[in-house]
Amino acid sequence: MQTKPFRIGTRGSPLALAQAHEARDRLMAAHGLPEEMFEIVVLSTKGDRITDRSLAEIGGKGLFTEELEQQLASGDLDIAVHSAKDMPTRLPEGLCLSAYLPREDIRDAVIGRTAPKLIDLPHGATVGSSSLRRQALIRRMRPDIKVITFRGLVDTRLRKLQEGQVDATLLALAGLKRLGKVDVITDILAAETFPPAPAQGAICIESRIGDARIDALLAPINDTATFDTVSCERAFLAALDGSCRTPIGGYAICEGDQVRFSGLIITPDGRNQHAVSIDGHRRDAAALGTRAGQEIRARAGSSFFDDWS
Ligand SMILES: NCc1[nH]cc(CCC(=O)O)c1CC(=O)O
Repeated sequence: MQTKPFRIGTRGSPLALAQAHEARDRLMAAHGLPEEMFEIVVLSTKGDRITDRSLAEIGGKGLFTEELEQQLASGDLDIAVHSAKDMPTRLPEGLCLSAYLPREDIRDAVIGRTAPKLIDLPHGATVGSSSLRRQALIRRMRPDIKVITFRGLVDTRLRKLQEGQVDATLLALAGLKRLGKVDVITDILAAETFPPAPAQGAICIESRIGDARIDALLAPINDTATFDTVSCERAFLAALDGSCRTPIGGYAICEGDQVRFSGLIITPDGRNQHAVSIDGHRRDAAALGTRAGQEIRARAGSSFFDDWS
């Protein structure tokens, strides 16, 4: 029997810690294990340390995961808990996303200061967001709005908003819920018209491929609907080569044994876009995402990706 505690790796941001604690609580409940059997190990990542530049500028998603993945691979950690949205489509050799917790709301939330809804902001208003997807979707809706880069912890962004640096900002509803900050929300954007980032709202657990002991630990907490929808969305992203400079949105929904996916690519100015919808059996979720990505890529042509990168 295992006597040493399982080591759970996480970043140190308030959101990351909340997510690691949720994973630990679910593991304790599923296995009837005491808290002492789990140790939450907090690591600082490059992405946490560099907060004054956009992710696309400093090299993308891998910056939040590198340190955790090194320790997973070496056996210093047993699992790592992440926002699935922050995970690169390709993982280091030997690691995989082996479980997903039940998904939170996938939508984006508006935190408005001068008006509650994006649609009602004053002409020429400024919105803070560093997500290329949100920037493009805002411009599609309101070409007059000026979007400025806005990174950092949720609290930092909310402070900048209160100080009047911007008229509004956008954040994932899931993160605000997990941090207990839903009271700041002034509007919620429908996924149909403002598609979320692939994997938004999902917490994933990364582990070593073929580690039977850890697979057995994780199996009872894996949410299969989240696993299937996020696998579909990540396959879509991968088929589009998910570069950090490509605004991409998309979400899948499970209904019975079926999965339905809608995806979008859009130019940063919000003026050109290609959308795709596909459905099929849940067992083919990832293949459907891949097919949707290939279809949209063929339709858009390579110039769509070249013109503005
Ligand atoms: N890139 C940062 C990030 N990664 C995950 C979330 C929110 C939680 C989630 O989507 O699961 C956020 C913040 C945000 O987009 O508002």
